[in-house]
Amino acid sequence: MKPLSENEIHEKLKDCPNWEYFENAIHTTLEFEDFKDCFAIMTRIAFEAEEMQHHPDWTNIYNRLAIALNTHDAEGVTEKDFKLAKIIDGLVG
Ligand SMILES: C[C@H](O)[C@H](O)[C@H]1CNC2=NC(N)=NC(=O)C2=N1
Repeated sequence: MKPLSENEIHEKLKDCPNWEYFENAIHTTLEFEDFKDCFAIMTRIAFEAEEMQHHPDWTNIYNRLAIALNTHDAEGVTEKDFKLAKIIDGLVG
């Protein structure tokens, strides 16, 4: 899959207010009530990611989750990353 250009990424980000682009990936940081709520969302994201065969890079510290999406195979951000970002936004609500 072809990586999107920086211009294309910035256009698409207009539709994803919780996400920003840096270091060759789109990023979001989420905060939950506690670890259990955070891990529950991580589990739901994991099932969607597995379904898509497209997996987030993420870091969880207690109730916080930092997610970076990029497409390793394409060495950049692709449509797949935006598709997963939308799914994550839908799960978080
Ligand atoms: C074979 C398998 O589909 C690939 O290795 C997938 C797995 N998950 C992936 N996830 C991400 N984020 N980027 C990839 O290029 C990627 N490739």
